[in-house]
Amino acid sequence: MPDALRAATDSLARSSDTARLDAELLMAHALGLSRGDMLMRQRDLGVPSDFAALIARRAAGEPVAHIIGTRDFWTITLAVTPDTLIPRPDSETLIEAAVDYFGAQGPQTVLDLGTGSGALLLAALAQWPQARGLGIDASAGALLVARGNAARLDLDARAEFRAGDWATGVEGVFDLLLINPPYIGVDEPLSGDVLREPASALFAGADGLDDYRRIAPDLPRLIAPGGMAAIEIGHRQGDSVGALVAAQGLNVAIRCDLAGLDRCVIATRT
Ligand SMILES: C[S@@+](CC[C@H](N)C(=O)[O-])C[C@H]1O[C@@H](n2cnc3c(N)ncnc32)[C@H](O)[C@@H]1O
Repeated sequence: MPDALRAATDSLARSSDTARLDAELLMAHALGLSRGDMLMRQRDLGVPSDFAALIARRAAGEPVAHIIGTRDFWTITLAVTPDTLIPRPDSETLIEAAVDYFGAQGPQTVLDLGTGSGALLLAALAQWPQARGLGIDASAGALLVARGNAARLDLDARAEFRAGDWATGVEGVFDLLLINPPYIGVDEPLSGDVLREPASALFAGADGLDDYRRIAPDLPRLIAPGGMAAIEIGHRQGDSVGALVAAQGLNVAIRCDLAGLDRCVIATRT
């Protein structure tokens, strides 16, 4: 089996930046094991018959998360489909920011705008057992996936998912807002897995800022006193999104991801 993993890694290296990890995840999936168990037992295990077919799908450009149907995010595992963005490690920056801000006590109420698979809301509810939350998305397909994830994670009693256009019609205030809107400019060149993801989760006008412009005016009425909003940004958007949010009379700070790139605008009330 180590030889099969090596050969699969070599064949994926031409098309994937994460060839070794891809091969390991697909091998673990074919064996019905966690990646950790597969790696520990690899010398004793045979190569499953469908492994080559899985590697061929990956080599043809299908994302690993679509092949195996799941993606790990923060402390949870989420189902994902072509209707949802595949949750990114970069987006965990928003949860880290909330953990730093609220500590163990956590928020009571959470609003996730553009919830997709439910990744951000469900990660927050898994983190803080007393919290309840609302996830909004314009995509009916994504909402189906999010509701399924909430049920599988046994978080559905505390999570509501609703179809909507950003915060239109959302009433009340929330301790924590988690917002990861589309932020890619329509002419930006893209390659790799992202080409298999829904355009409605990715693109936001010529400069990638259209959805921030729509969301920002609602922030002051949605953030509870003492609360905060964590808004994901592209790494060159800190100044422009920060200015949009500051123009609403909110305090603004920028938080970086693990690569040291601007990744999140933090908004709090003055
Ligand atoms: C970048 S994805 C984020 C998904 C998820 N929150 C995550 O971090 O993995 C953006 C999401 O916003 C949703 N969206 C796009 N336009 C929207 C709108 N006008 N109102 C609500 N959601 C919208 C998309 O369907 C997509 O699920």
